[in-house]
Amino acid sequence: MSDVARAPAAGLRFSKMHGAGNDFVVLDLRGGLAPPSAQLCRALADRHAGAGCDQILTIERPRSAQAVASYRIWNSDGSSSQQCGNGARCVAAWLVRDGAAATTRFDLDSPAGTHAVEALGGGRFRIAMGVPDFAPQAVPLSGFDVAQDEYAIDVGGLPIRFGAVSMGNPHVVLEVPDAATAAVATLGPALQRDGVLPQSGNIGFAEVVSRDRIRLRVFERGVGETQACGSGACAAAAVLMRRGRIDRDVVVALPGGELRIAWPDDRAQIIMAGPAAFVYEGEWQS
Ligand SMILES: N[C@H](CCC[C@H](N)C(=O)O)C(=O)O
Repeated sequence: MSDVARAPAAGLRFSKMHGAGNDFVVLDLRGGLAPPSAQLCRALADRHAGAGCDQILTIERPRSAQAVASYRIWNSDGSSSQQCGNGARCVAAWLVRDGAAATTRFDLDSPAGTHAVEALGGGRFRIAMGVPDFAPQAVPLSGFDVAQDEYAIDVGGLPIRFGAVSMGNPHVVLEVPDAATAAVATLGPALQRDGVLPQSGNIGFAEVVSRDRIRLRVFERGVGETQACGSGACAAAAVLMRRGRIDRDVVVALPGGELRIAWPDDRAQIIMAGPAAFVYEGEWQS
């Protein structure tokens, strides 16, 4: 087999999937196709002239000895990310249907590390999403050297208090009294553009409903507000659990569906469980 990867051409086959309404175009690159260019990502993601999606996920050969495959993530604007929780569940479902993951438990490699996967049946998957990293240098946050439970900055003259954590990708979490009326569309992009986030970030707006339930909306990096954000659900839960605001096993209710997040203690991996669904199979004509 030629080791010169062939650029994707017309006829590229893809799967359309979603995880709690966060939707994806899934490309199988294990046969040697080159990763999609930023231009092709934008074309595939276009909701009028393309298939329409929040992210493009590529399924590739494993990077670690124990994984059955690896995946990479591109946002609809063509930027890449190190993690995608809803995408991980969809890749897991895709591999089980493909027969590449014959068992109910297997490992998957993401750019952020290796993840234990458990197929729960009924289209639901549990994924070990790694240990949340609160170090400002990991998020990254600029202007802060020591991890804080709550940071305070001014954004456009507005005092903002937030938590920040890396899930492999950058997350900022604001606790709000009512997620439904939170200023997601204005404060989300304003925070992404602020110098405190040198690599931008996924901005979560979390409402504590009870000790075992939060409502969350996320203005995602490279996309805007999505119906759900799996790594964002982990980030919001981790920030609020560390503050003692919620218990260590919660339901995160997002506009597109619910995820279950458990984080037994600060040194453990955070565990996300939720749905993954196939929508249709397509062939790219452009
Ligand atoms: N927009 C994110 C990647 C996708 C994350 C999200 N869809 C998830 O389910 O975790 C970023 O640029 O870091």
